[in-house]
Amino acid sequence: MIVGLDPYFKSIPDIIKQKFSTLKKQSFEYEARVILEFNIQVIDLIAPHVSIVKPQIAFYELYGWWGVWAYAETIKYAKQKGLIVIGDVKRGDVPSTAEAYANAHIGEVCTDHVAEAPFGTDAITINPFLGTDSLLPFFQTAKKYHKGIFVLVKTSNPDSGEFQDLICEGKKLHEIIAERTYTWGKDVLGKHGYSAVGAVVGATFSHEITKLRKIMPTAYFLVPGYGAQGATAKDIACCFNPDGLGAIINASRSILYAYNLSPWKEKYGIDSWRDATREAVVKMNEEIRNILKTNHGYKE
Ligand SMILES: O=c1ccn([C@@H]2O[C@H](COP(=O)(O)O)[C@@H](O)[C@H]2O)c(=O)[nH]1
Repeated sequence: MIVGLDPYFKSIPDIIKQKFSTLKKQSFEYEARVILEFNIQVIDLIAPHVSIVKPQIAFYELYGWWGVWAYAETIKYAKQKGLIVIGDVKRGDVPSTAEAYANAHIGEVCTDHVAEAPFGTDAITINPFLGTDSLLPFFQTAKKYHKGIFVLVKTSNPDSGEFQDLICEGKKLHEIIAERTYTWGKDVLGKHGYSAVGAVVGATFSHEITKLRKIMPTAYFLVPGYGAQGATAKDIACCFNPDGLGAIINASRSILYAYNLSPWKEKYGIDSWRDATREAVVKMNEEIRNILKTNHGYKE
């Protein structure tokens, strides 16, 4: 399971905001410091239960360079806690620019003095719309620095089919992207047979997933859409290979702001947001485990 670190400022409990109230009038520093503190508390809570977090960079860029500072510090803290960090950055551009994006997020930059990793995430999401040459710099950088890539194959938003389901040469466009993703990842298989090039596959389109699993047997699936977007444990069963491996399921809002959702809303409320988040993580893990037991013969 992955917890998405998507800080919706309005939903961050006041008890955290109060710690920084003297900064309130200063541009974006206040928001950035609140966000970082919230993330630190969330990471401390969830670290015993999950091994991956996925900060979505949009929620940090929203607060300018202070927000980007909070993004970088969040990554640093999560890594110190032993978590794997996937940067949800959805990059993609002409090759020369793609190389800069790749070095920024999963590579290094050589300054006059030393080589430094600006963000140092373990993996990122990328957008294949510009074609193979736009993606090669990401694959090459990932290979060089032993990092991971997740290609957007079939996204979870309601209109994802508008382009991704168009038929080309008798196949849906996202199926063709899946075939390419499998090919791009073929020469970077790890010791367990999975590739460093994975795929983003939305849980909200579970009817498409069985086919995608067959097209990309060696790709890790990063699966958003669980919880706030309506997908449930039933929808994600087909994301896993028959041996019960190969998929990591993300939830962001339904975990971070569980205090605002039933049944935790009634039980805890905002002052006990930590208990609500902890219980929501435990429950989601349990739901995934049960699905694996039922469908894939998973044994503990
Ligand atoms: O197809 C996609 C690709 C990425 N996302 C991202 O995942 C999280 C989902 O958040 P929830 O609060 O659990 O809905 C968010 O960061 C999206 O940008 C996605 O939803 N679908």
